[in-house]
Amino acid sequence: MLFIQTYNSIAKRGLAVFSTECYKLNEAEDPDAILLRSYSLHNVPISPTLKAVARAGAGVNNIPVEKLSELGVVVFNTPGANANAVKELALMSVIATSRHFLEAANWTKKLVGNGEEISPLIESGKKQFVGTEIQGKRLGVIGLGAIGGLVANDALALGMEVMAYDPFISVNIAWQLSSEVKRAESIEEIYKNCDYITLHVPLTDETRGMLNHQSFSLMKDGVHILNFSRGELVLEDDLEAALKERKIGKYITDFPTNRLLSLENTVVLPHIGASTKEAEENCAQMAANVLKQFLETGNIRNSINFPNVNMPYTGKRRLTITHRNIPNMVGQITTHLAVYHLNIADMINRSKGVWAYTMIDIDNAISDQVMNEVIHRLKKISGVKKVRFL
Ligand SMILES: NC(=O)c1ccc[n+]([C@@H]2O[C@H](COP(=O)([O-])OP(=O)(O)OC[C@H]3O[C@@H](n4cnc5c(N)ncnc54)[C@H](O)[C@@H]3O)[C@@H](O)[C@H]2O)c1
Ligand SMILES: O=C(O)CC[C@@H](O)C(=O)O
Repeated sequence: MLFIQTYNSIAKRGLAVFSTECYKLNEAEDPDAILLRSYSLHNVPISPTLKAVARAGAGVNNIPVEKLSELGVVVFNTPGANANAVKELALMSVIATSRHFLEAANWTKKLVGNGEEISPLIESGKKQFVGTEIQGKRLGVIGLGAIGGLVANDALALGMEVMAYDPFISVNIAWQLSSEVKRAESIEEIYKNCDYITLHVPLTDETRGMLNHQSFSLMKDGVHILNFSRGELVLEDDLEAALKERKIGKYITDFPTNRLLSLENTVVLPHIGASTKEAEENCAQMAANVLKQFLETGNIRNSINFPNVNMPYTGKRRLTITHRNIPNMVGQITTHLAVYHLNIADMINRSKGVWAYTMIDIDNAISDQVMNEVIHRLKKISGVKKVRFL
């Protein structure tokens, strides 16, 4: 029996992946795996039974990835599964804020009760909502991943000029990107030249506070900034000052804070970038599937801390080991197997940064006692984190 702990509201289609007698959801204090969305795991005690965490979504700043890696716990996310939802909301916001959509709709509602007068009232009042068209304006996309790539391509289709900055762009996204997207050599090029700037980078130690007084000072007057990534990418003190002096025309974000809610020229949404039926189902299903595959076969797909590994599962006894990426690990592991005359049928060893993963299929029948002894020995190897027999 495997125990899965879920946090947040996970779409039924994802939970259904675990609807077999091998799994129990939310019934154990010491789960084998966690499936979550934005819930913060930073202060949650980690049980020694925990083998994997799957984030139904893209951002993993709510997960203590380093701490989990040290414990040999594999962390997954769902690349691209909610990208279309965020793209649609971001592009909608570019148009909506340029046309004073919210203000105009709210003003019109207040005309209720004016009967025949409504028509003349709107014709005289609409001059306060004269907007700008986005066609021909320049959008700066910072971060050309799953979301940024879609935003860039579709903004072109809406008639915008697009300039983008991503020093770590993946080959996959580069292939999908229109050749009309202008490559910015530096982030300052985006700041200086764009009418709209949209952030699509993860929150990391490097990106935290990336928009601040210095970056605002380089921007065009009245620039619209969209932040559907994470609130902490923007320094709030500096943002408030830039909004007050009208340096920033509009700040549109999915990450409310008390201060932002009271500031003029902000549009603050309740973290709904990924809140579509389609995105919620995609994320939940993808996260649940990678978790199930890992728990049952040891194969890893879409992990952010351990390498992708795929070895056909034949049902033979399989040994999986998460460990540090250091020399002679495979040699040490196989030496211990040889003590018990265990014959290796197949084997894979891959690394990702400082972490590595080894899977070994064993030909022999193995008793529980031998399995326990092997696990005990392997865990004593310096750098070995978690050992499982499947
Ligand atoms: N509002 C929401 O509900 C919602 C939904 C999905 C994602 N997000 C946020 O959006 C972020 C991006 O999502 P994604 O699916 O596009 O992720 P992604 O991993 O596909 O793309 C992120 C991109 O940012 C780039 N990048 C990293 N550091 C950079 C830097 N300093 N400068 C420029 N580019 C940099 C990476 O190279 C990558 O291409 C997530 O990390 C998450 O925080 C929010
Ligand atoms: O789960 C959500 O609704 C938000 C997810 C989003 O922030 C993400 O990083 O993918």
